[in-house]
Amino acid sequence: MRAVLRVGVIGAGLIGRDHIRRLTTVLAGIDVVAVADVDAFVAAQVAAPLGATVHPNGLALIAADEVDAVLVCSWGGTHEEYVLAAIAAGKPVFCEKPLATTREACLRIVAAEVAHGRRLVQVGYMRRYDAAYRALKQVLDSGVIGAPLMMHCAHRNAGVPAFYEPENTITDTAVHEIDMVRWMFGAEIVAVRVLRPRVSRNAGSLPDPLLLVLELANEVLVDVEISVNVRYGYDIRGEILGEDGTVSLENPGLIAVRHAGRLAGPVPGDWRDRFATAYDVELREWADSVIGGGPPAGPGSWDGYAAAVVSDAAVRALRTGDRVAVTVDERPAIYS
Ligand SMILES: NC(=O)C1=CN([C@@H]2O[C@H](COP(=O)(O)OP(=O)(O)OC[C@H]3O[C@@H](n4cnc5c(N)ncnc54)[C@H](O)[C@@H]3O)[C@@H](O)[C@H]2O)C=CC1
Ligand SMILES: O=C1[C@@H](O)[C@H](O)[C@@H](O)[C@H](O)[C@H]1O
Repeated sequence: MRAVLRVGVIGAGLIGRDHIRRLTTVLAGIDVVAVADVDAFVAAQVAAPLGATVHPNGLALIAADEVDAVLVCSWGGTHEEYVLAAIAAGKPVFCEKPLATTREACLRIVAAEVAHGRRLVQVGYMRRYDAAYRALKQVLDSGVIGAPLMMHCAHRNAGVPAFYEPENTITDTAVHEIDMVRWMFGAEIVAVRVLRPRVSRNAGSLPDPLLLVLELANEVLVDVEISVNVRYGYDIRGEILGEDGTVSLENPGLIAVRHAGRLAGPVPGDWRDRFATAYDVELREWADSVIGGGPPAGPGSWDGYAAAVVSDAAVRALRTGDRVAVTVDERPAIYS
């Protein structure tokens, strides 16, 4: 692989643009040489200051000789086609979450990668790169709080895009906790329930908030509050209860203001603020693995598939109110 990694980006929306900014201004040794978006105006606007080529569609970008590796940042329903094309072209691909929107689509990606014989895919589950989540895991793994019993999580968005349907609260939002929990506890989720409290007056047509209850194979129970219209900011919480103590994420704000008898501090506006450094580390490590010619070090197709299996079950639980059991296929050897 060349010393400068030449990346093509498909999808120049919010996260596509944010990733292009970090690839070109924060991280060294990476050029964004190609951009594609179904909105040709957006693609041209983003590509121009980079001197990047605008391709008529994502498939043309993947096929281009000048593109060493691909970033897929378009909507979830489009990921499968692009990831499969990148695998067919033998090019490393970083795909924003979710890997694909159904279990079946993820399995097709896993099958293609297994047939190719080498891991090429990384999925954008950036919480695994967040300093606070990493510190939480370090304490858990050290044994200092004893054996884990439960975890309480909250995932609150100030608001979400207009395209959100009820299932997006699971497939686009709760999917982060689904992946984080598998990584944090090193155990699969075996069943899921979704409880629906009174609907928020800010909810629009969404079932909001929701409470997910995830049962893990090691008997740890995790509850996840999903609120996608809290208005006040982006608020990510987590606390693990162990037999001998607890460990929790603290307010990530850098300052606290004490004034006139009150204590106040900033709440991040959205995921770009809260996870900025995690995305930087995630893409640095991904680019280094590609430049080094090795498999991606981060979550791969199998993790994307495992998260989608739980998402599918949670969407069913949301619709029916049932406790839905989760079964994962046998893990192919290239993911062990
Ligand atoms: N890891 C994280 O924290 C985050 C991940 N995401 C994920 O990133 C992806 C994009 O999300 P946003 O940037 O928020 O959406 P967005 O709507 O701001 O941008 C998506 C872009 O993709 C383009 N697009 C749609 N279909 C396309 C296709 N077939 N080919 C090429 N371009 C296409 C759209 O025109 C748009 O410019 C989603 O999968 C989302 O779940 C988004 C936000 C944060
Ligand atoms: O991935 C993300 C968005 O797509 C999603 O809409 C938000 O709910 C998440 O907090 C954010 O991290």
